[in-house]
Amino acid sequence: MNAQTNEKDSAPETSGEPVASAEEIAELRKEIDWLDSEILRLVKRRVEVSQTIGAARMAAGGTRIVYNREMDVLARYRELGPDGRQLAMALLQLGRGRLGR
Ligand SMILES: O=C(O)C(=O)C[C@]1(C(=O)O)C=C[C@@H](O)C=C1
Repeated sequence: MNAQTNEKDSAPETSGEPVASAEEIAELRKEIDWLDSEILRLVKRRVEVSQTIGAARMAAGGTRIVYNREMDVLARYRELGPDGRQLAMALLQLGRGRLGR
């Protein structure tokens, strides 16, 4: 940006004009509510699947964690940056429980 930049040149979200109407925002919020319920449903299913695998492995005398698989999960969320890492860690933790407990 230089000294000649004026209001008209600014990005829409900084021009003072709303980029979405109140109706659009209401619709978008409905979509967020739906997305959150889907994410929650999928996370719950992921926990179930992860616990089933973990229980079978431990019943067979295996380890509680599988390092390579956890690295694959972390890699999958890497595109989201540090927050993606936290999200992946939370998902892993939900499935196999907190380590060291
Ligand atoms: O893939 C497995 O073997 C699992 O037990 C699932 C899972 C996961 O939640 O992704 C959980 C614990 C392991 O350390 C690795 C991965």
